[in-house]
Amino acid sequence: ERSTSSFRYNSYHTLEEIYTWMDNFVVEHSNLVSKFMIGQTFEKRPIFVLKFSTGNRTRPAIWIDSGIHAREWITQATGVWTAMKIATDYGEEPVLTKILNHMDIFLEVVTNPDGFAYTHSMNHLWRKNRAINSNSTCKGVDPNRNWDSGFGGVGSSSNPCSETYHGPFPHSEPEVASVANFIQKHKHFKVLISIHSYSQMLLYPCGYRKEPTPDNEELNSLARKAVEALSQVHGTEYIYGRTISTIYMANGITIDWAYEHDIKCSFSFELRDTGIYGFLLPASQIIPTAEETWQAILTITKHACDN
Ligand SMILES: O=C(O)[C@H](Cc1ccccc1)CC(O)(O)C[N+](=O)[O-]
Ligand SMILES: [Zn+2]
Repeated sequence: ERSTSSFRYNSYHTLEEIYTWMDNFVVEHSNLVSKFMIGQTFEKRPIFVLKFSTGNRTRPAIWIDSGIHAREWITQATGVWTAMKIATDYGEEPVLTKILNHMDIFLEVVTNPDGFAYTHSMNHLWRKNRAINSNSTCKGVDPNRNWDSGFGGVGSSSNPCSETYHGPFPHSEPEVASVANFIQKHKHFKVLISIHSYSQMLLYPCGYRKEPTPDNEELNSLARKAVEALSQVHGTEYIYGRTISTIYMANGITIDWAYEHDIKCSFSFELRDTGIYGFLLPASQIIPTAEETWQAILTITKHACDN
């Protein structure tokens, strides 16, 4: 493939197809987008991040990751469409243009490459990474339980065979450590959005403590505005709130770590649907899901840019 023009955004793709698309996409939008490697996975695959920037020095930044859980295919597909949308709309759409004139956007489309490759080759419903766990025949650590935030309590498992195995210690997994190190080195992230599926929810801290954060009012009203903007597009209904009281108790999760590292606007999406198809969401819903999600993302990033 030499160009993104033949890439079907309304289809699911393999890791190789997405990585090829990424290279063509960067070439076609080289004035706005660059690609760099933030690390390697357990199986030594490269971990890539797309950077959208109109400036030439460090600016306040927005982080978006999709595909931390391998089987949540609608999220990597939404990440690809979102990248194309940003490149298409910059200079045309006023809200995005203002954001990109003041902030950088970092987008990690495939956050768990080993697991994603495994969902295509062996088991569509694989969730974790593909780490070999010592003294167990079970593989994989849950990258959304491995972060250094409330690590290892109720809301994750110490059993390597569990879907929510937290790993031997915080940031033990390269897929997590690469992102954590990058964000800590950059120091200027204002927004973090970590995209999951499914349930149609917009979640914000905390997952491992029942006490609301000091920013609860602001995050709650921003979440309300974001899900309202989302539902305007295709009528999709989301619920929203603190992770612990909206979905369940979870520790070692991305958005709690981000919030505790001064990224106030940290949210997790649970995309479509509510269980009819679940992780096997038909490809016909990729673009509608991405379009509505984008309106919520714009709402969140606009708020951060204006405050
Ligand atoms: O358990 C998870 O990590 C997510 C729920 C979630 C998502 C973000 C932050 C805390 C919890 C649920 C899911 O997206 O992984 C779907 N699932 O349970 O497979
Ligand atoms: Zn998930």
